[in-house]
Amino acid sequence: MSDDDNSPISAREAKQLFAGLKSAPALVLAVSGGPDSVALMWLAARWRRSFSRAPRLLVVTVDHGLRPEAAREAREVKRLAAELGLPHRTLRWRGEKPKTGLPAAAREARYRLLAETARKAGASHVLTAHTRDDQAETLLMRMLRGSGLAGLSAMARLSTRDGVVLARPLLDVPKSQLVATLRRAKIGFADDPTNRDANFTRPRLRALLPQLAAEGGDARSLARLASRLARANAAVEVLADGAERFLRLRDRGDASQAAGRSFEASAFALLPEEVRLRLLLRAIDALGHEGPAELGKVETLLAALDRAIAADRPASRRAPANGRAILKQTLAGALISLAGGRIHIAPAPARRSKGR
Ligand SMILES: Nc1ncnc2c1ncn2[C@@H]1O[C@H](COP(=O)(O)OP(=O)(O)OP(=O)(O)O)[C@@H](O)[C@H]1O
Repeated sequence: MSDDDNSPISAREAKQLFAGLKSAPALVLAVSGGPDSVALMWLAARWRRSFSRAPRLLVVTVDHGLRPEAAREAREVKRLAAELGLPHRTLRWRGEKPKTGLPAAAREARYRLLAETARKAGASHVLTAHTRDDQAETLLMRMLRGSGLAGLSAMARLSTRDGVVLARPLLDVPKSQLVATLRRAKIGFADDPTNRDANFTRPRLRALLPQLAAEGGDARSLARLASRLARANAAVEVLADGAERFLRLRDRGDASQAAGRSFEASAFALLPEEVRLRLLLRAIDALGHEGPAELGKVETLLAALDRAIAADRPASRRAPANGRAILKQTLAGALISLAGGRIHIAPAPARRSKGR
């Protein structure tokens, strides 16, 4: 990408941005009507026109039913899409709206609706218009929350959701270049006031960015930090894969895995802490029924397990499989226990209803 942050994106640059998508059957473009996603639509339409055979494009706007102007903005996107020769659909979020955590619930509903529509339309990808500035904000938000390495890797260029690839082709592009691209093309765009609403964390952090930039921490360097952390995170994931294989090999296939996963505690204890944590997280997320486990809670569980394994060593040498659990905890709908020198992770029994 050009070093000049205010230069419009050329057709050649756009070709590079969308390079990996040319052989997809169809792509859903997630377009809210704001400058970033309108630019995504305009760039994708121009890119599409330069080939005789290229993916079908379907523009989708989600109306969350939260702002009265949203319906008008969706119609505006439809009009612009029609000018570019692209089909457009508006999807409505109809479910119950929560009182707290509204942005997160809206985002969850949005991705669910987008993935559903892509599947039905035979599209392999959903494209969003996240920019380098969004990446920097995401990193900052997660730093302030004390996230682990996976969270600090921020957004991935490609990920999967409900069988559809979520692609962010503009993740290295500064927002200012997208605005410049639209100005050059004389295309208007909506201004979403919630982007500046100080009731939400992200706009408050966004307001801090110019001060950080003045200290050298601009979006470019924050996004670079996120991609370096993502690289380290990918390496640790490979180590965790290897550790899982190592533990399985030690079991020679004879460990009882009937209702979950089980690891030999003394072999588990030899692994680095970060790898032990990931193995627990993976097993709890796969077998629990209450959504992803919080990192802090898995850290507390691991500390308790480590203490129990250390305390159990002399006893387990005397009675290697006495079967009695010396630790038993539930977390995120999974039951974790230490018994007979092994760690077991299984789905937790359903909780008794409070009504009786
Ligand atoms: N109402 C919408 N309809 C369609 N696409 C949307 C809508 N809102 C957001 N998007 C897509 O998601 C991208 C990111 O939008 P935004 O930064 O507002 O999301 P967010 O709420 O911060 O959540 P996240 O960044 O996790 O997606 C947009 O560029 C656009 O591609």
